[in-house]
Amino acid sequence: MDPLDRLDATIRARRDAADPGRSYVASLFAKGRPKIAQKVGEEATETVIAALAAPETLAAEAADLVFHLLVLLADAGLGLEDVRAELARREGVSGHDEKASR
Ligand SMILES: N=c1c2ncn([C@@H]3O[C@H](COP(=O)(O)OP(=O)(O)OP(=O)(O)O)[C@@H](O)[C@H]3O)c2ncn1[C@@H]1O[C@H](COP(=O)(O)O)[C@@H](O)[C@H]1O
Repeated sequence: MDPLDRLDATIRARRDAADPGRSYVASLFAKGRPKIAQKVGEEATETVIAALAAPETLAAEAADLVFHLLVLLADAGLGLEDVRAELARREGVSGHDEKASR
């Protein structure tokens, strides 16, 4: 299995049955969606700063961002398959027309 799919599955398993005292992911779910969304915003900012000021850290910051984004998706009952389906839907749609196709 691809590491991203494995992480997505782990996150959803933590959501459904894990102790917030033992699992960082479970602790995020316990704090709720506003906190998870805040973390995504912070990690997005750190990713932008890395791209502009410290590109050697960009992959690590992007990993933090993707990780927290997967937690946010899982909290909303979504997963990578939903993002893949949306990206697949956009294939063949011109970037100029994509907004109109939503
Ligand atoms: N990929 C990650 C991952 N990336 C980052 N982090 C954690 O994300 C946190 C982010 O650090 P910050 O300093 O921004 O946050 P903080 O100050 O600790 O927390 P806040 O007070 O801001 O909420 C750190 O505690 C990191 O350890 C991760 N924690 C877990 N995973 C994966 O998730 C799996 C399940 O983790 P657990 O739920 O902890 O078992 C692990 O096996 C990993 O594969």
